[in-house]
Amino acid sequence: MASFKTPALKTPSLSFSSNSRLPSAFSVTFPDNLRFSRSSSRPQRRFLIVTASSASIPGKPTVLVAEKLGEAGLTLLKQFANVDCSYNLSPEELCTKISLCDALIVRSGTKVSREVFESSAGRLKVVGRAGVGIDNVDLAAATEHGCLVVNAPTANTVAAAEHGIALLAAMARNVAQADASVKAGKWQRNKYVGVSLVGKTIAVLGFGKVGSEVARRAKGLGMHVIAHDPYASADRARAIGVELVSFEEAIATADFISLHMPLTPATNKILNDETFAKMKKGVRIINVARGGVIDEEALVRALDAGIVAQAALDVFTEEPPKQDSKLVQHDRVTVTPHLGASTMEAQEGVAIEIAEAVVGALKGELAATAVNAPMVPAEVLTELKPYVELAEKLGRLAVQLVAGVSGVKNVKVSYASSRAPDDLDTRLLRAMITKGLIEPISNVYVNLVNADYTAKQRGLRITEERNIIDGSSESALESIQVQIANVESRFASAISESGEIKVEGRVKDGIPHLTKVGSFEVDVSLEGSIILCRQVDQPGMIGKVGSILGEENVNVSFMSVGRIAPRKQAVMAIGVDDQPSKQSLQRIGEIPAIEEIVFLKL
Ligand SMILES: NC(=O)C1=CN([C@@H]2O[C@H](COP(=O)(O)OP(=O)(O)OC[C@H]3O[C@@H](n4cnc5c(N)ncnc54)[C@H](O)[C@@H]3O)[C@@H](O)[C@H]2O)C=CC1
Ligand SMILES: O=C(O)C(=O)COP(=O)(O)O
Repeated sequence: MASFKTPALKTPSLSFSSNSRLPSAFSVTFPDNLRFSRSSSRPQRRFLIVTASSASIPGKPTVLVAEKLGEAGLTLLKQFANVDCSYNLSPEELCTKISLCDALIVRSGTKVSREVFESSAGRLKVVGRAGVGIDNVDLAAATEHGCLVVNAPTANTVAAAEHGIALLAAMARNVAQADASVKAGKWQRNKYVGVSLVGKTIAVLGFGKVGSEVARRAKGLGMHVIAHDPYASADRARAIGVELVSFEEAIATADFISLHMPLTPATNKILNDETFAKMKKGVRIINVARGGVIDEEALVRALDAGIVAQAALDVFTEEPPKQDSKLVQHDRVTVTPHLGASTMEAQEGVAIEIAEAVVGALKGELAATAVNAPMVPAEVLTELKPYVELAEKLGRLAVQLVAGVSGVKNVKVSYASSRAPDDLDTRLLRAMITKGLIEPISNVYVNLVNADYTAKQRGLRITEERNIIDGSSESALESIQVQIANVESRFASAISESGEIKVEGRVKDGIPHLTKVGSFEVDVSLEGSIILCRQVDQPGMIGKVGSILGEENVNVSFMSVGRIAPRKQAVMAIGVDDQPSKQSLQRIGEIPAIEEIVFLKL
């Protein structure tokens, strides 16, 4: 294989080539905009994700704040974006406004429905949920539209736990009912005799951030604390003196049940007629999680039947609940209007947490609190960074080589690495190959959030294979190969002996290179665009092609010739900075030794 660089080689650039058909909006901007967001102020493990870039958006991005947000968060947002605070929008008003916004910030009071994403027509890049629960955001629709959803998972934990404890104590001592009674001019000391907490068993259902803080505080009140959470660590529970038990045991033995799980299909109406029937008579229920985890009608029945002595509820299936709701009006039920996160401190904290996440995402930083994108640990990301561009470009090249009518269905990606398969996390690379494969042939915009979903939607089956090779395991990858099966090619030489379109590349000095086309070895830097010619190897070919391009002022950055044997068939790969005219490509194709030619845009 012969290969040389022309003197006019342009400065290597790692910038992402933007898609001109679509706003670069939510491009997974690799790798120029790939930055690392690490907040030392937050103690827990941070995962980093590639998110949006606003690099090519003219002017400042616009952030719609649809619910009240703490001042500190607004100040942060205003330093970077135009901030539109419009509260109490109707669903129709939200849909109208959203097409002018790059980001949307909500709390639990705004439904971010599929219609919102559809109405945004691709402009909305980030939805920030200023709090924990994202059940008011249609995550599937966000993912399909390539919109990142971030939340603020930590700043309101203590507030929610404190509210749970406030409800527990208020319920046990009838504080709300007694208060209303005194204000109504009564003095009913016998009516409002409460129950004590000390020595009682409380079952915490959902031993996550809030649940464990509630458990800690309940222990401080002298309660016996048990918890049920199929995904929680028994060690963490043991560390704060809590026993993890089965759901059945938790509900059968508890005097108080405090709910702290997310609303999911599995937790939906987890407390229902059947489960209430298994509870200890006289149990008391606290819910600061989500209304939907309780079958509210069943709870009324359980209250009336005396199974449940009292309930204290901050959250409801429908918010606000109907004024004549039997549950809300029940005299043994204490209610608050979803106040769990509503402390001054929590709201300031949440506002800062979400503003940082949204601004970071708009800047193209790596979001740590993304809800709908695969998490890629920081260390993996750092390592794979140079291969990210290679992966996308190989996908782009491979798909542009396809011809015929059979359609791209099966793509095989092989990673050659000296590392053990478990040591190579390829999710990011697969997403980028998918992006490269799909974007040149569709108007779908692919990013890390929606790559797998989009591939599946299009019936694209991407299989991955790791080939372990000898060598130093210092670099994560030696090469990436992309093969498209069962298709014809616009460039017959791109079909390998086994019948697939095959392109292979590797990273050299930080720059992605194409190193194989079909069975031909080439070596061309993947910058600008590429012309591939199959020719009968003979002297003077490089000069002839070079001069045709030169006449049109097309700058050649790289040339290489891969051949089977001297003076036999060869593939010449030419890197060009500019797009040659059709006429020039035709003239090159008419050089007698040239058998086929294809121009590939990177
Ligand atoms: N009322 C309010 O204003 C607030 C409500 N919340 C709600 O509190 C809940 C908990 O929030 P965090 O503790 O921050 O979330 P988290 O994610 O830290 O904890 C949730 C826990 O529930 C567990 N879980 C999931 N499915 C379960 C099941 N079927 N059975 C038992 N456990 C299950 C998970 O393993 C996890 O440990 C969420 O629903 C959140 O939306 C949070 C903050 C304020
Ligand atoms: O963070 C949560 O999950 C909450 O429920 C808090 O909701 P809010 O932000 O107060 O509307």
